[in-house]
Amino acid sequence: MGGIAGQQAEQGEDDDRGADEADREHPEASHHEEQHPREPPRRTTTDVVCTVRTPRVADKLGSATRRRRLPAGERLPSARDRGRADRGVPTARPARDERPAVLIQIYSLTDPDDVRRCVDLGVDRVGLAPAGQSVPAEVPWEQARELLGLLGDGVAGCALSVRTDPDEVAAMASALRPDVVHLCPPAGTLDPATQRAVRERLPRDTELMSAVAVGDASSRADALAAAEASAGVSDTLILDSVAPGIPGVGAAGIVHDWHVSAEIVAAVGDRVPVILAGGLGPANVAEAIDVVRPHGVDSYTHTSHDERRKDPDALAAFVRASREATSGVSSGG
Ligand SMILES: O=C(O)c1ccccc1N[C@@H]1O[C@H](COP(=O)(O)O)[C@@H](O)[C@H]1O
Repeated sequence: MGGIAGQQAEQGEDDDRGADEADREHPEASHHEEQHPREPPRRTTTDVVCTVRTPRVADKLGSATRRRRLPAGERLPSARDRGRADRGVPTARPARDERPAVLIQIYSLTDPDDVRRCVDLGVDRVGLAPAGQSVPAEVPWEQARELLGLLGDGVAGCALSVRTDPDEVAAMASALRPDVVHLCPPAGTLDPATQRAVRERLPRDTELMSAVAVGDASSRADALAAAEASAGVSDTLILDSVAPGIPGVGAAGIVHDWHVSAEIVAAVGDRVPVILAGGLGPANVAEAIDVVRPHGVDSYTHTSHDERRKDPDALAAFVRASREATSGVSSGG
């Protein structure tokens, strides 16, 4: 059983890994979208790692992405090098304090106080589950709109959908206007054509994030193929676990084989930001970042008190541990 109900044991490409910093800080000046409406932005600088396509999302992620700036002349570890390291091939492994900060995404918000807490903690993205999908922490659409309305400029709001009908997803997006639409239908049902059809129906400034189901080594090839297929279509990938009883990819409360996720990051991470999810909490997020080197981390079950409310201590500890994993600072206990 997945999610809270089934609380399982707690467990650029060198320089060009990001969008142009100037474009993010001055999105109105960006011409990438005009030239190539649905193609990745050209990447020209050494000091960012976040691929953000849209001005609205770029604005909301501004604080997070700015934290990723590296000193002039310093280079990010390439996705290829990360892959080599994870396969045991010797490579210069950056110290924690030389790594870019990870983006922090928290699910599944149902309560205004929890949303405010996330904002106060400096979480980069918060997510919720709009009603009508039979997932654990659903909120009526009106309430979802209100919760998203509490977010400040630096925090992006995500709304998930376990559906594959583009019209249905578009109707939700049009009603709630999240910054990010998170597609996480059952494993094996999200093909590139569906992602493309959804994208075409979304407002231009809405990011499309697609889930990739990751399990153990036996499904490694499927996971890699799914990630490759989605990398060319979606703006962001989220690598997530699957559990029985959840009608989609995610909310499983369990980790998957992080080495498979590390391979995916090494394979596509220079083309699309990859967020790691699945059973992450304060106790394991640092190790997950060490192994996988994701662009971002995501947590639901292990930062929650129950299905619908966050655990303030676990939430704060998750944020702290995620930051420390890339800052070289230890909490000392
Ligand atoms: O949050 C949900 O209700 C949900 C429902 C269906 C699919 C995905 C869902 N959430 C996503 O799954 C991750 C990981 O959850 P966990 O930490 O393993 O419990 C969650 O953060 C959302 O991104």
